[in-house]
Parts: sequence; structure tokens; C-alpha cells
Amino acid sequence: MIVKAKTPSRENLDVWFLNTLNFLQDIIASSVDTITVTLTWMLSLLLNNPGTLQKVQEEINKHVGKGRRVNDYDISKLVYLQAVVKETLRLYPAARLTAPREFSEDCNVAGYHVPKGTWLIVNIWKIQHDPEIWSDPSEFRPERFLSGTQAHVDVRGTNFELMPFGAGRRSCPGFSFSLHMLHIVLATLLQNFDMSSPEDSTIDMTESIGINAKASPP
Ligand code: HEM
Repeated sequence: MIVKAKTPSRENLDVWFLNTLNFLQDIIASSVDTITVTLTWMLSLLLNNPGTLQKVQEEINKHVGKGRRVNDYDISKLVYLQAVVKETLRLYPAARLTAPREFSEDCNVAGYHVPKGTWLIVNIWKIQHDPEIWSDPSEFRPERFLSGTQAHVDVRGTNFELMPFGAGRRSCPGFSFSLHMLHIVLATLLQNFDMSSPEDSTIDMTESIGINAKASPP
């Protein structure tokens, strides 16, 4: 559709077409995999933690009920569900690393001299599993976001201990859409379905190797 609507002059077609194609490819690659991967981890975590699953369903029942479909306005009341989304993004950030950055000038970071031209890649996964920041970092504990010192920690790039979407000017432009989708899809699924794994077996949470944190194929 975009190609038809804005066809440029013949001499610019190649560059223009390739740019458009690459842009669309970027958007599709960065959006489809990330949200589906996160939803898969979230459902797997809940199936392996039936107590938590039940608590989220009870919260939806209490604030929304069964008489109508859960909607965007309900999400602010579903604080436990929000904590489940945060904890999933902490344990399984869909992108484990940020994109590379190059220092444009000499800098001093926490006492370390960083010369101009140095490349920096932030290891999001590592920070979000750091035992000096998170108690029992490998445990799925949404409650950590409900009370105590980490209750205020947010995923939007203002708290550097939790930044599944990166931080700063080049952080993920899809974060708002992603958070919206993760909350509403999870709430809708849990409002309408009772879920369990086949024969109540434990889901294998082994992670695959790569930039995107996917589950290892069975
Ligand atoms: C759970 C969902 C998602 C997660 C966890 C996620 C995470 C990230 C992270 C960590 C980065 C690198 C940020 C940095 O380098 O500081 C990024 C970049 C990006 N994301 Fe997402 N993302 C998600 C969904 C999406 C969606 C839905 C879209 C598009 C609709 C999208 C589009 C992009 C683009 C275009 C970039 C590159 C930005 C740039 O380099 O300026 N992402 N994302």
C-alpha cells in the first residue's frame, strides 16, 4: 500500500524501495518476535506457578467479573497482573542486549575513562538478574513490585535496574504499544480461559541462545 501511495521518480526508486523495505522489515522483526516471545514466557511462568495464576484470575474476577470483557480502563486496577508483566520482562527480556552505541567524545563513567569511539552494548539480561540488585534474581516473584523498595521500579527506562525496552533517546519506540498488548492480551486470556499444561507437567524454561530470549525448542 505504501509503495502504491508514494511511488517516487524512477531514478530514486531503488534506494527508496530498499529503504522502505528495510524499514518495514525492521519494524516487523522488532515487534512480532518480541511480543509473542514475552507472552509465551509469561504464560509458561504462570502455568509453572499455579498459585500466581489463580491470584491474577481472582483479581480480574474481583475488578471486572464475568459479565463483560476486560478493557483498557480496567488495567490500572489490575496491579497484580501488572506486576506479573514486569516480572516476566525482568526475567526474560525479549532483547537481552541494547543496540550498540558509540561514544562521540571522551567520557568519565563511574570513575572509568572511556575514550571517544568506544562501542558500548548494555547487557540488559545481566542487570536484571544481578543478585546485588534483586533478591533471589532467578525466582518468579511478582510480589517484589507490590511493596518494599522495588515497588516503584518501572520498565519504561527511568530505573536502570529494569530496562527491558532500553533507556534514553534510542530506547524502544514500541514500548507503549507492547505494554498495552501484553496487559490486555494476558487479561483477556485469563478472564476467558482456565489454563493448565498437559497433564499438569512443568514447562521447560530453558532459554535458547541468541539476541532474542526464546524458549529452547523441545
Ligand atoms: C515486549 C516487547 C518489546 C521489547 C522487550 C523490546 C525491546 C527493545 C530493546 C531493548 C531495544 C533496544 C533499545 C536500545 O538500544 O536502547 C529495542 C529497539 C527497538 N524496538 Fe523494541 N521491543 C519490543 C517491542 C517492539 C515493538 C512492538 C516495536 C515496533 C512496533 C519495536 C520496535 C523497535 C525499534 C524500531 C527499535 C530500534 C530503535 C532505535 O534503534 O532507535 N519494539 N526494542
